[in-house]
This record gives sequence, structure tokens and C-alpha cells, in this order.
Amino acid sequence: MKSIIWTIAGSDSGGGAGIAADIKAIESFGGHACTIITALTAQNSMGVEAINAVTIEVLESQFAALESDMPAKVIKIGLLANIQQVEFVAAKLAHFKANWPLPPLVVYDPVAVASSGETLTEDDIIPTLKNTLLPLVDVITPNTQETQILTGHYLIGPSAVRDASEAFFNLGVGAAVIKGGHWDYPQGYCVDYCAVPGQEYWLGNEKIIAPHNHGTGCSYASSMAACLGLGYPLKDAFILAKAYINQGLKVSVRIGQGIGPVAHKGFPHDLADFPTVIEAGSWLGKELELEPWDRPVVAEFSPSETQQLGLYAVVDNCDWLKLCLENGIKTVQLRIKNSDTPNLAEQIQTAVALGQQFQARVYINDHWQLAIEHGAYGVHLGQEDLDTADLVAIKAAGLKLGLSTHGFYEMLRAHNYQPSYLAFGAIYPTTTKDMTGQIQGLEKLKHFVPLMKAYPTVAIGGIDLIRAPEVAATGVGSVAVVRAITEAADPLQAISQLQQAIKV
Ligand SMILES: Cc1ncc(COP(=O)(O)OP(=O)(O)O)c(N)n1
Ligand SMILES: Cc1nc(C(=O)O)sc1CCOP(=O)(O)O
Ligand SMILES: [Mg+2]
Repeated sequence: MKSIIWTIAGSDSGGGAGIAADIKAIESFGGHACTIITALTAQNSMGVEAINAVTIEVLESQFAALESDMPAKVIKIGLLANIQQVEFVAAKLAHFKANWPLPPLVVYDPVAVASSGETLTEDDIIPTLKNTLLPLVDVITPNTQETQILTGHYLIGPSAVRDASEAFFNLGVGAAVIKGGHWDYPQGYCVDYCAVPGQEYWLGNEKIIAPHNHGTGCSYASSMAACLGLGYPLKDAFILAKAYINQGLKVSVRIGQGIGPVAHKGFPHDLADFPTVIEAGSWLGKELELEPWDRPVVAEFSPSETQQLGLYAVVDNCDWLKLCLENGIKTVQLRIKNSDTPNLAEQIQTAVALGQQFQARVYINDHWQLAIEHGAYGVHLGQEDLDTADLVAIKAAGLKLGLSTHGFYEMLRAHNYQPSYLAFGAIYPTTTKDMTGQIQGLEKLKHFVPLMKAYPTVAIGGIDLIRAPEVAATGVGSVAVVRAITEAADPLQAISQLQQAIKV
């Protein structure tokens, strides 16, 4: 069933922002948009002529109709036209959060000031917002101006952005997404910030000069709401929303005599529309004073000689490794998770030699120092390893590098390093490793593969003989398995059947 997203917002008679933008963005991501209209604004591409707030009775009737039949997974809030509306909506949200079996997530785009500069609210709602609504908000998506109004922090640099997000947390907000569309820092770039207590994400891309940008704030917040409704983690919703807006800005056109609306072009499929994940050590990271600033982002690892890595066996000792190679598997990983394994170095040395003997691609998981020491073909690393491994040394030694990714954000982060292949996981639930909260499913894999078509791609996690054909049908270049081989009643038969099953 489609996930239901309510949008509580104003109607823009010009069709560019508010409810109109919200519906288009939510539907673009496959959500179902339900609407609770707070005001019938009279506006066009030139500006706002009237607000026309609805009464609390009209608001109540919309809530009642939806609550009895179509409860929301995510509630996105835009324009609240007056203090009574703020108080009423806050009371409703408090009730839903306390009483619904599945409490809704609340995404709030504080439309305190219209992009045209005209205020859309009838009175000073800021104190009421802070006291009643913000403590119920899971994700707030203000622009720089709205951030300044709500937190009192003037965004003169990265540390002020951090301070502002802290101020939101102190007001009871769960996560802050501060949009940098109006912020020219670094010059010529558009940098967005997302934070939950203890964790922050920065995204950036060259500023897209698009005069027709009406409705970007509403569309951004609705895209995030839709993605959260689909079960994407916050960091993935963040990157998808930004890609959606970039895509829309690039093709937006004039409608009317003034500022036209951002375009709505469906789920973002073009890598060129995705922002860069800003890492400490990159030039953008240095501009933003991200730490540690002295760990350079190393890119362009030795390219793979083929896009199709085929059946990829992930095993924990050299007996299995040899059996796989003897039976024709050309991509194998030695994955020994216990660093105290007494003969670890010996096993890695043997694995390297077996790879050479069978002219196969043998990757060493985790132990990159020993992999370099013993002249391995390649290493496979996880996202955490990117913060600690000596990537300069791995690249200098000419080793291939495979990187794990779990979702859009990690995929775009891995893309910064231009590894030899990208692995997407966990596609299905698995008992080999705790992947709670990181199961991607086939539908996401269908997005990952074409986005990253420049790389050899690998799917991993819970893949067996039955699932292998549908995984291979996504176009992924390799299917990686542990248990489908090591726990098979007849491993040799399993290898042969898996090889057949992934031929598309
Ligand atoms: C092909 C492939 N993909 C993903 C992984 C997982 O690697 P990582 O995230 O480093 O986790 P551990 O395997 O170290 O637990 C992999 N090993 N191989
Ligand atoms: C080692 C590993 N890494 C994963 C990831 O998603 O990064 S899933 C996984 C386990 C794969 O084992 P099986 O084929 O037995 O499900
Ligand atoms: Mg690892």
C-alpha cells in the first residue's frame, strides 16, 4: 500500500507553491498526498495578494475526515496562517503522537516568510510556534532567513549553522535541515546542512542559477516527508530531496510574468542532479572547517578490468576460498572478522597466492595493512573504515578498492572516492550480520544500479538461489553471497546453480 502523507498547508492559486507543490513532490516519490488546507492564498507569479485563512471549524473538518479513514505516516506542515491555527494543529499533533498506534512523523517547513519576501502569516506567530509546535516536530526544514527568525542565530559561517541547529534541538525539534539556497558560502555553492543531536551531514553543489524557483521550500520539505514515509533514513531523504530540487530547478520555466515554479520531474535518476556529500578533507570540507581537515579524500582507485564481477563468494577461510576458485568463481572475498585469529597473516598470504594461481579477483575484507603487505589484488572496506584506513597507502600500492554502501547517502559518499566497485546492501534480511535498519529491498536496488552505472556494482545481503534472478535482473554486475554457498547442503551444486541463476 502507498504510504499516506498529509500536507497541512496553504493553497497557492498560482499553482507553484503550497499544496500544489506538495502534492506533486509527494506523488513523485510514490506517496499518496492528503491535504488539509489552512488558507486560500490569492497569489500568482508576481506575488501574494491575499491570505484568506480558513476557520478552525474548516480545519477541524478536514482533520476529522482524514483521521477516521486515512491516518498519516508522515505529516508535513507548511503555512499556518495565524496563532489559532498553530495552537490547533499543535494540539492535534500532540493527540496523534500520544494515541495513534503508529505515531506520525512531523516535518515542518516554517513558511514564516514567503520567498518573495512578503509575510504569509497574519500575526506574530513565532512565540506560539516555539512553545507549542516545535516540541512536536521531528524534522524542521527552514531556509537561512527562517532559521535566523526562529533561532536568533545569524548564519555567518558553519559554526553558526551548528549553533542554530542546537537551538532547534533545545526547542524540542528532533532534526534540523537548514537549506542554504540563500546562503552564498562558499561563494558560488549551495550547501545544505542536516543534523540530529551528535550527527551532522553536509551536502553541496554549485549554485544552480534558476530564476524560476517558486515553491522550492515546499517541494523540498514534501520530498523529505515522502521519503521518510517510504522508510528512507533521514540522511537518504535529505540527499533525495536535494537531488529532486536540483533536477527541478534545471528545467524550470516561466509561467506567468514573474517567478515561475520549480519543475516536478519524478524520482531523481541522474547522478548529475545529486549533490556532493561533503567530507572533512575535501576542499568544500575545508571551507566548512569540518574536522579532521588533514585527512585528504583520496579518489580514483585502480579501475576494475570488468564491469561484471559475476558471482561473488564471501567466505571466512582459505578452504572455502579454494573451493570457490576451483569451481569457477572469479570474485571471492576473504572476510575474517576476528582480528585475533592466530594465523590471520598466513591466511591472507594464502588467499593472495590462490587468487594469483586461479587468476581470480581475491579481495581482503577489513585488513588493509596485511593486504598491502602481501600484495593482494584488492581490499573491501566499509563506511567506517573510510575514516581510519590509510587510503593513500592502499591506492599507492595499486590495490583495488571495493566499498560497502547502505542507501543513497552512503552511495554518494563512496562515489567521492571513485572506488573499483560499489556494493549495495543489505538487499534482503540476513542472519550473517546484523543489518537492522539497513535493509534496502529490490526497489531501491533498481535505483542504485543505473545511478552508479559508471562503476562495477555488487548486491549483497540475504541473496539465495530463489532471489538471485530478480537481483540480477536489476542489471547489477555481481551478486555476493555468504550462506547461499557456505550453508548449502551441496555447495558445489549451489555454486553451479547460482552461476546459472544470475545469467540474464
Ligand atoms: C561485497 C561486500 N559487500 C559488503 C560487505 C560488507 O562490508 P563491511 O561494511 O565492511 O562490513 P563487514 O563485512 O566488514 O562486516 C562485504 N564484506 N562485501
Ligand atoms: C557481510 C555482509 N555485508 C552486508 C552489507 O549489506 O554490507 S550484508 C552481509 C551478509 C551477507 O551474507 P548472506 O549472503 O549470508 O546474507
Ligand atoms: Mg569490513
